Amino acid sequence: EMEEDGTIWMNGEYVDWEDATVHVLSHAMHYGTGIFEGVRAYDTEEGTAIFRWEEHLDRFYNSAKPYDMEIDFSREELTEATLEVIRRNDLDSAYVRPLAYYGYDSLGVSPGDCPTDVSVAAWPWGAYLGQEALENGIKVEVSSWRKHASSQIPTNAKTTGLYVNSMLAGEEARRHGAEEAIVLNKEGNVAEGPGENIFLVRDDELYTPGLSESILDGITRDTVITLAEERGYEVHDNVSISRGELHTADELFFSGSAAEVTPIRQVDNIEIGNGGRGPVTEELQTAFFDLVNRRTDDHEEWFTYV
Ligand SMILES: Cc1[nH+]cc(COP(=O)(O)O)c(CN[C@@H](CCC(=O)O)C(=O)O)c1O
Repeated sequence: EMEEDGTIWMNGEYVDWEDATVHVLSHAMHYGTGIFEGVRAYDTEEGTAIFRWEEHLDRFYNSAKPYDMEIDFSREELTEATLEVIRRNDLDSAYVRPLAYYGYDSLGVSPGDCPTDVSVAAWPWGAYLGQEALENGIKVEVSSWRKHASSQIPTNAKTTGLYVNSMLAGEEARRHGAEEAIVLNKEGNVAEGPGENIFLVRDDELYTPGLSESILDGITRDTVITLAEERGYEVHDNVSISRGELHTADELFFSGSAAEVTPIRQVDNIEIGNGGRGPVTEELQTAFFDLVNRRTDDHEEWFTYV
């Protein structure tokens, strides 16, 4: 349920929640031509801090490139806007949603003279798949819908239109009693979740699909790889994972800004490993939450304090 109040930044102005509206004939409303970020700010022991803001901002500008979107705001302007939105909404922790999209001018597939409108909103968002999911893991199902191929659309750009595929896959899984989907790519190998990257643990080594598997270049994926390697784990981060390897894995988990580190306990009604949160998953999940809550002083460069 969204909070119906607060302040949103739109194209350089701070507007009230109910005034943050767009024209129904905006290009992105018809053609999915938006790009966005999903970022968390944590209520750390050192105060509220946005996690890996610089990397999210890098990806935000990069996601606009394939669509010739001109984001007319600098890094400094978007950073100040984001910090200010968090402050004005009195948020100790927050989920932050920057968005850029082709707005209102003319309709037709070509954006023509449609402006690139930019907004930043923030709101409280707890555990993406529920607190219980973080502790006990979730049931997932491999979707009958395949992920877009990176040859069809730049899957490394966080494009709003891509999430129709994510919705189809996730809703199919939930209709079948699972909590989330795993999506295979065109080749039939494991890509990721609808809104998460995926990791497999086998014999105490970690595996995660490479960027050529039509996945989003996840920032939490990168964080988990770093944390795992710092703890001496071998991480294979450019592999193809077949569907069968999911069922025989010792452990599986999702990573994402919203999902954080969510264990997977069942795939296609087949129990994974110990049937709950695996030991390596728990170790990395604990390391992740210690890091983002600043219970360690590692990676201070990953924190932008509000
Ligand atoms: C397809 C996809 N793959 C991987 C990830 C993980 O990327 P990263 O956040 O950089 O670790 C996300 C983030 N999904 C965002 C949107 C979720 C939503 O429901 O909307 C998020 O986690 O904020 C994806 O959407």
